[in-house]
Amino acid sequence: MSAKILDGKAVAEKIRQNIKREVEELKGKGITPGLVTILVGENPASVSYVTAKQKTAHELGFYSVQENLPENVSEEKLLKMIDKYNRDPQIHGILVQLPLPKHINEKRVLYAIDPRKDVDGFHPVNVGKLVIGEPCFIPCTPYGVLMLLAETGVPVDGADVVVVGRSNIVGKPVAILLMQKRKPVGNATVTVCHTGTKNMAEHTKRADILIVAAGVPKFVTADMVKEGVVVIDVGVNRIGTTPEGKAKLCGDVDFEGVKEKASFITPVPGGVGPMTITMLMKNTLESAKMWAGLPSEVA
Ligand SMILES: Nc1nc(=O)c2c([nH]1)NC[C@@H]1CN(c3ccc(C(=O)N[C@@H](CCC(=O)O)C(=O)O)cc3)C=[N+]21
Repeated sequence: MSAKILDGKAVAEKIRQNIKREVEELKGKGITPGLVTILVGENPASVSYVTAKQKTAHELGFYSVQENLPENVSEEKLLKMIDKYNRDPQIHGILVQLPLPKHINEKRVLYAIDPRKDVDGFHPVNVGKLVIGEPCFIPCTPYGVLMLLAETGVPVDGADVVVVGRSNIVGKPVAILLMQKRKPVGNATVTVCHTGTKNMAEHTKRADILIVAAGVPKFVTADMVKEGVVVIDVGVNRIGTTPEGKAKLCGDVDFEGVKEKASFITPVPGGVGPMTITMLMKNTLESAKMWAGLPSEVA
C-alpha cells in the first residue's frame, strides 16, 4: 500500500473558513474574539510561531494583540501583564509562548492565566476537566490530531491506538482524549509508550492508529508498523537550514519508508503543525462565545 497523505494545511484551511464565517456572525452581535500572544525573548522558532499565530488571528477577523517582552524581563512583570489581560473584556484568549527563559517559573506563569482564557489548555483546571470528560479548552495539538483522524473516516471506536510520547502537551492529553467515550473520535484502546519502552516495535506493530510525539527525528521506521496503519506524526525537528536560510523540518517518523505501508500519513511540514494554530483560533472563538453567554464547546 502507498499511503494517502493527510494534508493538514488543507484540513486547517477548511476549518478556518468555518471559523471566519462564525466570527463575522458574532461581529454582527457586537462580539469580536480577542487573542493576546505574549513572547519573551527572541528565540527564532518562537518568533516564527507567534508571527504565524498573529497572522492567522488577523486573517480570521479577530482582535489580536502581540506583546514582546525582553529576554531578561522579570517574572513579576510578566505576571502583571497576565493579570491585566485576565481583566481585559476584549481578550478571550491568552497565550504565553513556551519555552520561557530559565529565570522564569513556567508553572507559576501558566497557573496565573485565568482558566477561562487558557486557550492553550495548559492550566490544571482545564487538564482536570479534560481527564474527567467535561467541556474545556482542549490543547491545540491534541485537538488538531483528533480533527485529522476524523478526516480519515477510519473508525477509532474500538481501534488499537498506540501513542509514542507522554508529554503533558501532546502524548498524555491525546491518549486521554482517545480513550474517552467521545464521538466521533474516541472509545479507542490506547497504549502509551515512550522512548524508554522495551520492545517498542511489539507495541507499534499492533497499532491500527499510531500517534508519534517522541521528539526524536525519524524514530519510527517502516519495520515497526503494520500494513494499513494510520500514522499521525507530531514531531517538529529542525534538522538544518535550506540555502535560502529557512529551517529544514523533519518529523518523528521516517516518512519515506513508512508511507509505503501506511493507509494514511501526515507529512512534516504540512501535517499537524498547521492544525495546531487553527485549533488555537477555534478555542479563542469558543471562549468568546462562552464569555458572551452563548452556547460554547468550552463550557
Ligand atoms: N504556549 C505555547 N503554545 C503552543 O501551541 C506552542 C508553544 N507554546 N511553543 C511551541 C509549540 C510548537 N507549536 C507549533 C505550532 C505550529 C507549527 C507549524 O505550523 N508548523 C508548520 C511549519 C512551520 C515552520 O516552517 O517552521 C508545519 O508543520 O507545517 C509547529 C509547531 C506550537 N507550540
